[in-house]
Amino acid sequence: MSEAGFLSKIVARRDAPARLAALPGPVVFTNGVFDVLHRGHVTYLAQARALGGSLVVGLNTDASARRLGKGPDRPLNAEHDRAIVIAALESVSLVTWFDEDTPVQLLSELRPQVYVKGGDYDMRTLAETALVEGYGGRSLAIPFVDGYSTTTLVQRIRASR
Ligand SMILES: Nc1ncnc2c1ncn2[C@@H]1O[C@H](COP(=O)(O)OP(=O)(O)OP(=O)(O)O)[C@@H](O)[C@H]1O
Ligand SMILES: O=P(O)(O)O[C@@H]1O[C@H]([C@H](O)CO)[C@@H](O)[C@H](O)[C@@H]1O
Repeated sequence: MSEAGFLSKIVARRDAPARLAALPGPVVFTNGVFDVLHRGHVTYLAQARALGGSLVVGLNTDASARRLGKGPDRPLNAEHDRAIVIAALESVSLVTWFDEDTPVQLLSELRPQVYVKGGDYDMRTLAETALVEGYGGRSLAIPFVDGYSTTTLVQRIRASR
């Protein structure tokens, strides 16, 4: 796909419901920061996409990501740059952002059939799960790929300088 092709997967939040409605179902949704992409991310996104007909990714805005406390200089990549990298993946159908601390409000606007996170989350404890199961959707975790995280990658790069 040309750059112009994958850039069209990136949509403003207000336009996301209409774009999602045109995607093949069932629609799978996940969210996160995806600051520095790694093998764990791409494996997880491919498995998430395989659960349905389309995969929508909700990215934390920079302001939202900063509030997660991953580090004083995180995110290293700005929200538009993170969106472009995610949109370039074959597994991903649509990318948008959310500015809140959690994607719960965005999920209530999009109402995907399936909600997923990586195996570092206990899905039973998430407000996202309560919301999605409340309207008849499914919520599940994708197995964690051990040894891959942005934080450890950044630490290794810094230690090697
Ligand atoms: N190694 C991995 N295997 C499977 N899923 C993963 C892995 N790392 C992250 N994920 C999933 O990818 C999504 C985005 O995660 P996130 O951006 O927090 O990655 P991360 O590498 O853990 O970053 P950080 O170290 O900055 O917290 C989350 O849903 C998370 O569950
Ligand atoms: O990239 P992360 O840190 O895995 O993404 C976070 O996921 C949280 C999760 O959905 C539990 O609520 C979310 O609240 C947070 O805003 C990040 O997207």
